[in-house]
Amino acid sequence: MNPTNPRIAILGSGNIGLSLAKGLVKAGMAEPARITLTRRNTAALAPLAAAGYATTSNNLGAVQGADIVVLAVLPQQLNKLLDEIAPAFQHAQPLLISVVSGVSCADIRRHLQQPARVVRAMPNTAIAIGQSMTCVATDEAPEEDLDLVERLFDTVGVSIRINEELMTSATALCACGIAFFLRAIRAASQGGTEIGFHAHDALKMAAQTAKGAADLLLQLASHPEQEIDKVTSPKGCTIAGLNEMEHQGFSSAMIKGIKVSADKAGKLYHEG
Ligand SMILES: NC(=O)C1=CN([C@@H]2O[C@H](COP(=O)(O)OP(=O)(O)OC[C@H]3O[C@@H](n4cnc5c(N)ncnc54)[C@H](OP(=O)(O)O)[C@@H]3O)[C@@H](O)[C@H]2O)C=CC1
Ligand SMILES: O=C(O)[C@@H]1CCC=N1
Repeated sequence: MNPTNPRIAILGSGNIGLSLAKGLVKAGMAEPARITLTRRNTAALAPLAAAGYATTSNNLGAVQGADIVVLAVLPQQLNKLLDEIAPAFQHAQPLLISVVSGVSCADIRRHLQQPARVVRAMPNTAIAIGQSMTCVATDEAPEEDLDLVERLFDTVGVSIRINEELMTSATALCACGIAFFLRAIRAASQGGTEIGFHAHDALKMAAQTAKGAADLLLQLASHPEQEIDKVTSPKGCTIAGLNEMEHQGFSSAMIKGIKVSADKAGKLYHEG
């Protein structure tokens, strides 16, 4: 494999598969021509083909030419896909990166009936703009594979290694988390409209405020409550609003939602 310019096959080019492809190209990690995108409905990939990506519905063919194979179908679609590509592993050992929620490295090897090198990665859709939080894990892939996957995802955001048993938790907190924070921003913008701003202004103001809040934590390595204390003037309007939100269950709703999400992520493969 050429480590600086590997041939990559993304099997299952839906929301996250395409976000990954675009992020890798944007980061200069791969040229479109080195990335093969697969899905059954290839007509939906026509704009990507026009942009220079290789597109096909032939998963086995895509794997046969690849150094790195990304599994990016739904958990319920994975076994059929693995059946299709299993023959390729009799002749070659491409690195398998699975972003599929709730499916372990061992599950994948068991279904392939091959001793494949499998690393799991849990990115989020911000990968398309190089801002993913990606968790990576494996059970028995060699250190150099894990290293390579980390370096790959570091080019499209921030990555951390975690124990594989925490991957469903990572799914809820980081992958689903994009939706949770987006809904929070949307709700803030709706509040903004109710107090006087046009919707497009309210959304821009809410999004930039959320970005500033996240950057306070990331850039200052600060704690949320430390930063909250700086905003809440005594007898002021921030503490009044914040306490009302807490009376209505704000933190509790987020915590409970994340727990339900993690529980569901763990059941997707086996329960469908
Ligand atoms: N969306 C997200 O933010 C994240 C998702 N994930 C995980 O990534 C996986 C994909 O999720 P998501 O992108 O949301 O789902 P999508 O439904 O958007 O993408 C799945 C894609 O797989 C294609 N597909 C299905 N079967 C096959 C097959 N046999 N061969 C080739 N392609 C196939 C589908 O297209 P077609 O029907 O045309 O074949 C579809 O485009 C899931 O396992 C999810 O848990 C992980 C992190 C974040
Ligand atoms: O909703 C889902 O099941 C997938 C997994 C993480 C993000 N999207």
